[in-house]
Amino acid sequence: MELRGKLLDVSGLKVSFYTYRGVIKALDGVELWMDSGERLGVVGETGCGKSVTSLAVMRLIEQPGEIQAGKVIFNGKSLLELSEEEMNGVRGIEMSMIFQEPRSSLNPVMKVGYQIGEAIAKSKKMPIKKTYPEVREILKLVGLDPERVMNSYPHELSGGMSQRVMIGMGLATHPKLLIADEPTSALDVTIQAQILELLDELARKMGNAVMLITHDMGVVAEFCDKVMVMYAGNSVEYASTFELFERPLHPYTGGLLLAVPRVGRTDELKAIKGTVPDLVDPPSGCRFHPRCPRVMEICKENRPPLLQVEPGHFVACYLYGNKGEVKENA
Ligand SMILES: Nc1ncnc2c1ncn2[C@@H]1O[C@H](COP(=O)(O)OP(=O)(O)OP(=O)(O)O)[C@@H](O)[C@H]1O
Ligand code: NI
Repeated sequence: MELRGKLLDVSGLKVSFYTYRGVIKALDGVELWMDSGERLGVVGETGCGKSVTSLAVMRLIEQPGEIQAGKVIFNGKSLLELSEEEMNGVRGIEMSMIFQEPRSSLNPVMKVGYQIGEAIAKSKKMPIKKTYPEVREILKLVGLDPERVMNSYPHELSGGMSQRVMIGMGLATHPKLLIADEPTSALDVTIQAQILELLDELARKMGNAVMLITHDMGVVAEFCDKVMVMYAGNSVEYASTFELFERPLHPYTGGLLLAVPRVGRTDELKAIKGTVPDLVDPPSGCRFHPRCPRVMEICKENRPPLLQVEPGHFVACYLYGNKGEVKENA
């Protein structure tokens, strides 16, 4: 199989949640790929499946959710086919993740130094006590005072300091991929910029790839090499950041960019009329068609596949050809 990304290649990823309201078809054929050391921005309105995609890649989808189809090839391994034990050797070691609420990802009753040590001990299979010199180094690396922070409990740290700890923990095992899900949106604006700068500096130094999930197109423009735009559980456009901002092809991306907020502002994108569809009963054909200013008949019937229309520029939209080849699957 030809891989589109040497580090990560996600194809046809489907995830559903079985709720009392019905089956939420959260991801319906997500496509995503990354090269080593690359920064990919994953963008789209709230509920489009950004977080579920990252959790599925880490195989952290829990009940009532289920991965139903798709392939995740990471670093030469087919993750959805690994045993839980094999996956444990990947998660938090070759691939780690940081979240919006750093404090809720830390254990409130354990000292910070111990928690970072635990992450290293797991990957190096050594006792936690032996990791402390390395823990100190990591804390210095993320701009914290090791002596003070080692022996602190998470509640003694500010939001920005906690996110620094999470980044340190995430990178402690020298993963090839760090997934950051809205890593700065719970922080003050000035702290946001510092945290992004830190991520930038460390990724450069350590050479790891970063998948950055964000609402903020300003952050994407500054930080990312490539961008994947998602809409209602589908990948709709992929290009280099420059190309995407310069020549957006999908009508949804056009709307997203019109709505570009000031850096740091993360409200809803108001420029696109209508609201995100109910994923229990999503629109037929292209899920964007009810909101699309350029909708055609075919868009209501068939789902456009994500196709390369210019070198390195992919779009799932019938405005760019391939009319009628792919039938909506039931
Ligand atoms: N545990 C769950 N139970 C039921 N539905 C879920 C669950 N987690 C996610 N979903 C649904 O999956 C869809 C995608 O959610 P996801 O959190 O990935 O969106 P998102 O793009 O990350 O949004 P946001 O920008 O708000 O973080 C949504 O419709 C959401 O309601
Ligand atoms: Ni999310």
